[in-house]
Parts: sequence; C-alpha cells; structure tokens
Amino acid sequence: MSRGLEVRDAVVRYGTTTAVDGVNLDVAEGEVLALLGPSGCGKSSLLRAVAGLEPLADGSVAWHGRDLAAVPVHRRAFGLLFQDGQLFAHADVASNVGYGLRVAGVRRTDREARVDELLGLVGLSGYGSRAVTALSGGERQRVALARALAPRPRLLLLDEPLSALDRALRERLAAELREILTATGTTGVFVTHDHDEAFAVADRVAVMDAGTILQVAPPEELWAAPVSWRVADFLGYQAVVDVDDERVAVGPTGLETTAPDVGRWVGDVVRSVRRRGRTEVTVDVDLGGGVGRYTAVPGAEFTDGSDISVGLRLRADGCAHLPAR
Ligand SMILES: Nc1ncnc2c1ncn2[C@@H]1O[C@H](COP(=O)(O)OP(=O)(O)OP(=O)(O)O)[C@@H](O)[C@H]1O
Repeated sequence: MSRGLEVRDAVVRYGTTTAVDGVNLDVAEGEVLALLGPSGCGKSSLLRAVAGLEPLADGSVAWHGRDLAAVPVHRRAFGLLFQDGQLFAHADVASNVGYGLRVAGVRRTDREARVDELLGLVGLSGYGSRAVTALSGGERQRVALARALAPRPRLLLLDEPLSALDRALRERLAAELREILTATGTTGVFVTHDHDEAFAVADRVAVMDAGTILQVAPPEELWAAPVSWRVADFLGYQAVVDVDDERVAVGPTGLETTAPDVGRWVGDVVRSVRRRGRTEVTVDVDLGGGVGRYTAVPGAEFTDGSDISVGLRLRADGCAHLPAR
C-alpha cells in the first residue's frame, strides 16, 4: 500500500473550544480507517478538516506527500458522505448518482454506463428512474454512497453514514459497505460512535477521545490489547479488575459462572436470557469497585433461575491485560 493521507499535529478550534488537539494519523491508499469515539470527541471536526471544510489552527493535512492547505474542498478530489445522504429531492436516482460526473463534464453515454455500474454495486439495479422521495432510508443511503463513489474519489470521507438507520439494517449495510469499499479499492475514513460498526467496516480503528487519538490498530489487535481502560471501555469491555497485581479488562464473555464456593467473586443472578442461541446470565456482583451489573457466560453447572447465588471466575479468552498504570 502506498502513501495516502497524512495528518500531522492537526488542531481544530472553535473560539476557545479545542475540538481536535494535535492529531497524527496515516491512512494508506486502499485502506479503510474508522474514527471511533463518543459524541463530542472531535471526530467530525477532524474529518471536516481533512475535507477542507474546517480550517486547521495548527498542523497539516497532506495527500501523497503534498500539503493540502492551499487546495480548496472541491479540488481535493475527496468524496463526502454524511448521516443524512443529502440527496437532491427533486431529482431521480440516476440524476443523483450522476451528479458529480455531470459537474466533471463526463459524456452522457459514459455517465449512464457508470451510473448503472454503481447502482449495481450498491444493489439498486433498475432504480435509476425512481424518485428519491419514494425510497426507504437504507436505499437512500445506498444512492448517496453510489453518488459519492461515482467520480472515483481518491479518498472517501464518511461521517456516521449509517446512524440514521435501524440496528438490523445498520449491521447489514456496514458489512456491505466494507465489501463495496474493498471491491472498488476505495481509501476511506469512516466516523462512528459504534464499535461494532467500526470493527465491521475498517481495516484499522483509531479510538478518539477529547480531541486526541488514544490508539490505532486493526480490530483484532485493538480488541486483544487495548492500551488503557478508556479504550477498552469504548470497545465494549464491561469492567476492569485487579487480579494478582495485574489490571484485567473483562469483555462481554469474560466472566463465567461457577458454584458459589469456587469462584473468585460471589454474585446474585438477576436473570438469564437466551440470545442468538447462547445463554447470557446477568449478575449483580462486586468485582472490586462496588456492586455493579454484569454479563456472564453460564458455567457447566449453571441452572436457570433468578435470586440464586453464583460464583464468578474470569475466562481468559474473554479478557485482556491492560498495561500497568
Ligand atoms: N461549529 C462549531 N462551533 C463551535 N463548537 C463546535 C462546532 N462544531 C463542533 N464544536 C464542538 O467541538 C467539539 C467536537 O465536536 P465534533 O462534532 O467534532 O465531535 P464528534 O465526535 O463528531 O461528535 P458527534 O458524534 O456528536 O458529532 C464539541 O465540543 C463540539 O461542541
């Protein structure tokens, strides 16, 4: 993979608010990177600065080693896709998808061929003459994606493109989005506050908090070795515990029930439910920081019921060691 986007010491300010506080980030050509973090951490501001929509107070953004400070938004050849696809409501699907090509002066026949190709890619073959107002939310975002991809942007910037959709559709579209970006070799930066979505879409995930990047790594590596509890927390780990002078982050499957006299901790079962073919036990237990509510995997001797005491132990493959503080 060759050199693509390079962000160096980027700072974005709004008056006295520092939204992006010295970020360094590289995205190789052909790579998809997710920016993951809570609301207000500066993800959108960073994305907008890369697009050229927000000025940098300090630092630089470069593509292929060329500084973009003097290059206006429309000359960066970057594509943009937002939460609400911002389609032209008065135009049909094909006109929307072909918009960037028309602006670029692409001939009509070439344009039509490219629009058809893209509609096929996003699973909307034959939808060209439909009114965009007659589409579902998911279909609309597919049209917006086709429109953003049509001019073959050298970098596609996606700001929470799926967050207006319901959960099931979001999961499906996240997987499809990855396939489409990979199939087209598109370099992408994908902003999301949803860790599952980040993992489903990206080659690498950058975890962001309070204007800075805490860790950048491929999903499996991030999951296996978060550098801090803050990162683990964003990824969906449910607790941090001290065990034999080590700090351990406990994942959603990091606890297992045992007989009460065997486990490291003793807790009370609140309920147990079957989810996706496996049982999930909810327990109230003090893991060291006061009583909290956690999820555990049932051990061999677990029997259904509530208001029963169980022991709890850690499951190594559902936990991660955190570096010493
Ligand atoms: N136009 C603006 N004027 C003033 N402050 C702003 C502006 N845009 C963003 N901010 C502030 O900058 C900080 C970062 O906002 P930003 O939108 O980049 O975060 P985010 O991580 O994308 O959040 P969200 O997921 O809620 O969109 C926040 O404190 C926000 O209130």
